[in-house]
Amino acid sequence: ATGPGARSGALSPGPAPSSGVVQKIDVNPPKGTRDFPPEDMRLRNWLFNNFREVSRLYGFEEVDFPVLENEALFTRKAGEEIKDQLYCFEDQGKRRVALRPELTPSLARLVIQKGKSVSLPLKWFTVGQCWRYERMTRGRRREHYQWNMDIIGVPGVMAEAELIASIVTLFKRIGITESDVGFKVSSRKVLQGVLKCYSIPENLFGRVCVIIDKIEKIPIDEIKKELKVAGVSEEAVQELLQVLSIKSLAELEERLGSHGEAVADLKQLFLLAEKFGYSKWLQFDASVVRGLAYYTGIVFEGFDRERKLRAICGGGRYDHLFSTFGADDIAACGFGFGDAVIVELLKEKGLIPELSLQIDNIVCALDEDLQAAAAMVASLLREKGQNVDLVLENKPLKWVFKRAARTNAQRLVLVGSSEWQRGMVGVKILSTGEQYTVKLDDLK
Ligand SMILES: Nc1ccc(Br)nc1
Repeated sequence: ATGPGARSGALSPGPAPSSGVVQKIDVNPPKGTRDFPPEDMRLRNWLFNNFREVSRLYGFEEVDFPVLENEALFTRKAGEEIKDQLYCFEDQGKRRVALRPELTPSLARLVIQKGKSVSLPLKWFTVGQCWRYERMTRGRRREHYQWNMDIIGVPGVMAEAELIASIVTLFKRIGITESDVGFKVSSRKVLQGVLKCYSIPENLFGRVCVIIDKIEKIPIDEIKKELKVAGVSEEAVQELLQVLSIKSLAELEERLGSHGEAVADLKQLFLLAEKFGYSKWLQFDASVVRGLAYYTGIVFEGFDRERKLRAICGGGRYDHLFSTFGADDIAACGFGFGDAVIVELLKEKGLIPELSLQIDNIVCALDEDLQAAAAMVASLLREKGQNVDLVLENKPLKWVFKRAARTNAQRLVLVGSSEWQRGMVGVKILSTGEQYTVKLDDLK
């Protein structure tokens, strides 16, 4: 199946039009999306295997959901960017569906679906691709993979402390230290207190937080204007901005008193961080609100201390998400950790690991009629758990040696007729050049 100019074996896009000339397909992936050729896939697998190993260490169970969800899962009315950029469409059954922009709503849906058949607390994790339809003017990606860990059914901040501990464990595993990265921590209960004080209706809470999350991204006058449009009085806006500039937990306690939930939660979290041994990673930062409407309590984000990159990860408590889906509320918290910013950080720090292809054996028949014999040798080695790159065509030895060098093969197993007659094969250790013949039964 070859079209003009295509490599033999390359897929041609279909039957040639009457002109006989085949239009070459665009071989790039859709705008804003990535392919993962072998080298990139090895790095991705290395990162995701670390995500999974940390999740296992923390006793979390892996779950998964469809990348395509009912659009209604994400149509929150809080002015979130995630909603504006929803990759949604009407399918052939006239259903409104969307490529998920995040994983938490799917997780909440599954928890509700499971209902009483699961016992709390649930500790679930997943690694999944998330999508946004970003106007390409900004040339940003339209997909990324996120590692999510969620604890469902634990109201106390031990849950948030455990989640942050798991991220610290991940960072340490990949060579990132507290001098590279920190966590900004705050609580939305700080803002909630202000809004209550100015009798701003509860249903505006998510929307106000989403606006305030943009405080470092758009001019302050725009923030004030959006808050005003949302129905927040000038006075309340002033007080909100004041509170967001509080520089320490001590100052917060001074301002709000030590009996409010926000101060109590944050003090408890910093105490637990001390006990977990990662307090050097944390700092209180009243300006952290995160951009998702459903957070209700502690919120946190991982940032690079050189301030060159966007947030590495982020999360928080979301105690009322379930009721927005018509179910009884369950206390919950979780985080998302993307696969892109962390790789940028690892590159910055020179921490991208060397991940070469590991081939134990290249098995090669020295002439055409020994192909089946070579296949037998390959199977024998594979049954012993060794991987084999079996030469599948009649190739000159020069070609085999070149491939062995490129694939970093450990040894060459050569099936030649005279040796094969005596039930033996030739072996060449490529690192030392040592070569010998060995009985097939003794090949290990
Ligand atoms: N939510 C979301 C989805 C996809 C990308 Br890229 N970034 C954020």
